[in-house]
Amino acid sequence: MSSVSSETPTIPLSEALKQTARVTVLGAGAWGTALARLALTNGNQVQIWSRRGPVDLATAVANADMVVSAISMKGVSALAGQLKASKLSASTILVTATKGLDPETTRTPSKIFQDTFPENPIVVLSGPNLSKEIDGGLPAATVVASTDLEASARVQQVYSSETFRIYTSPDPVGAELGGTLKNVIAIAVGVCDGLKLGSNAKAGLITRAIPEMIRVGMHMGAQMETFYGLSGLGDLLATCDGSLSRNYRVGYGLAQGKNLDQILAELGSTAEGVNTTHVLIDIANREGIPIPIARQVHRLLRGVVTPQEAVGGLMERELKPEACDLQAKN
Ligand SMILES: NC(=O)C1=CN([C@@H]2O[C@H](COP(=O)(O)OP(=O)(O)OC[C@H]3O[C@@H](n4cnc5c(N)ncnc54)[C@H](O)[C@@H]3O)[C@@H](O)[C@H]2O)C=CC1
Ligand SMILES: O=C(CO)COP(=O)(O)O
Repeated sequence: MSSVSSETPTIPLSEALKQTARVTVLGAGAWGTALARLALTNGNQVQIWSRRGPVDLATAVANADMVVSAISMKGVSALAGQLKASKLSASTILVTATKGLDPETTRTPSKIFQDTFPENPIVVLSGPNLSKEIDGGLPAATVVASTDLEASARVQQVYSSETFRIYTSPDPVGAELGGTLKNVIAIAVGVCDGLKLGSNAKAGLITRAIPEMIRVGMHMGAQMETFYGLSGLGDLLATCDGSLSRNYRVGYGLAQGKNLDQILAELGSTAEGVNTTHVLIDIANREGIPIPIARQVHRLLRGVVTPQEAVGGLMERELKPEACDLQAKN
């Protein structure tokens, strides 16, 4: 387990507030707009690019010290290709804030950026960050994770403020997967609340989700302890808390008997957990990873079971000890 030592660099917030950068945010949706506003409030020079906006991508990123990608998963792979064509400087830090998995390749966004830009520092930003609360100026904490410690420290300094507290981590895969996998669990918890199954059931579901997330994470190269931090447990708690989460609302709607297309149309914005569930099942089938909660969410999303049958499917499995092998195979 990596721990904070006396060697870990720290910096007073007042010093961090003096550090500014030229930041380009890609994506003008809920999260991109919130991240652009946070950077602007800190005195950075900020540009926001959107695929339907007036500025072309190459111009938007030309002089950026930092490019922050906050678009939906479905656009990440194509965007990385477009960025490559825009001849990004090798010193530009690429920050990814998307929480999803690529349906074609099962890669995470940071892996896509790393494969496309092997020379650039890649940083994952992930944590319990419901954009509506951040837009309302409420305090929040998050994680910036990278194997390039200098780059994550730079992002920490540029984004930290009195209302946005940022921790660094050396585990980008773990930070990214925490934020991604919790969306699947948020759908399950939305179902649990929609069916009014009570606090015991909800606590049981959230707690049992943690070893499930860790099993997937460890197969994909993440560190176990990251899942007990802000980007894992922290984001799980925020997203499973209620209606500010779109993924939770998907589950809640399904429990009320609405169909998925209707729910997604009503949401009008991205609920990544739906796509993530499908990709996760592909990964689990390929690697033999037991993911019982995600499997029931998958069956429910495909209309193979009713919400009540999904609950039964979880409760009626074979009996086992609580502490089970986190690297178990099916
Ligand atoms: N809203 C939130 O509270 C948070 C969202 N996230 C994550 O951030 C990502 C974006 O979420 P939101 O901004 O909330 O969604 P949104 O639905 O509000 O916006 C999505 C954005 O992605 C852009 N986009 C979609 N496909 C694209 C493509 N092919 N090329 C370029 N741009 C494309 C859209 O134009 C839009 O600007 C998701 O992965 C989400 O899980 C992460 C933390 C908090
Ligand atoms: O990731 C989020 C909060 O950290 C946003 O959750 P939803 O995408 O479910 O709204």
